[in-house]
Amino acid sequence: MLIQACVNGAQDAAAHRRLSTDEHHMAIEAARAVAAGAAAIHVHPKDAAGRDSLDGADVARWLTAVRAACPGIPIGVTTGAWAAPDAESRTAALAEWTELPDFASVNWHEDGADEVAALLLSRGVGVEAGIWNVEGADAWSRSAVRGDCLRVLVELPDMDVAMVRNAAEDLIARITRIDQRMPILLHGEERSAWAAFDLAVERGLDSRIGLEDCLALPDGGIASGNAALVRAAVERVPVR
Ligand SMILES: C[C@H](N)CC(=O)CC(=O)O
Repeated sequence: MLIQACVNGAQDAAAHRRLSTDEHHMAIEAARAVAAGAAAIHVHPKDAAGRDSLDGADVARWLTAVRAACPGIPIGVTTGAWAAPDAESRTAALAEWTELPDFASVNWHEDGADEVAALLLSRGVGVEAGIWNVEGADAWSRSAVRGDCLRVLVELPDMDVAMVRNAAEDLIARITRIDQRMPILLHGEERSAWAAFDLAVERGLDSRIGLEDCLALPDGGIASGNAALVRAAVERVPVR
């Protein structure tokens, strides 16, 4: 089972003392997560104002820092539309990237997802298809580049724990009907994070955890940082 650490996300850096808009600080967090058992990193590069950024210089700065701290570990970044809302500006930014991530997530319900993914693939960057909802699954099912994706991310929003299984199973069934061989990484957010992680373990899927998705450990206490979240995740995977 792949455990990916999502070390910062679009979270406000004030939300936790281990979150920062500084790439060197987050690179240390990434290295700690790897030492705790994470085998891949998902990171959101930031601009000088601390906002998620797709700008080539910001992406290069962050990738260089995280790679130096985590040698040999695949590093992925976001392409979320909140960083560059129109599809043209997003593809224009990606075309200028000089330092390339190993993979990038593409949210398939967003305008221009096909174009963003095709550009990434043409540059040798792996594509994680972010499926948040039925609309995203339907759009991905029609995509010409669907079969070239590295994996699908089934991404549950914050929701009551009791709703997690049905919501996840519905999206997983849709993805599997479209392509039964596509690897799936299931994860949640806030209240759904640990329930989604446990369901991923049960289903033999990949998953992720980190300060992007939740600040709290399974017992509800605030985690000391990304490494503590990853350690808790590793402990929930039965040794086979
Ligand atoms: C739902 C996730 N917080 C969004 C995410 O992790 C994917 C991305 O960066 O585009």
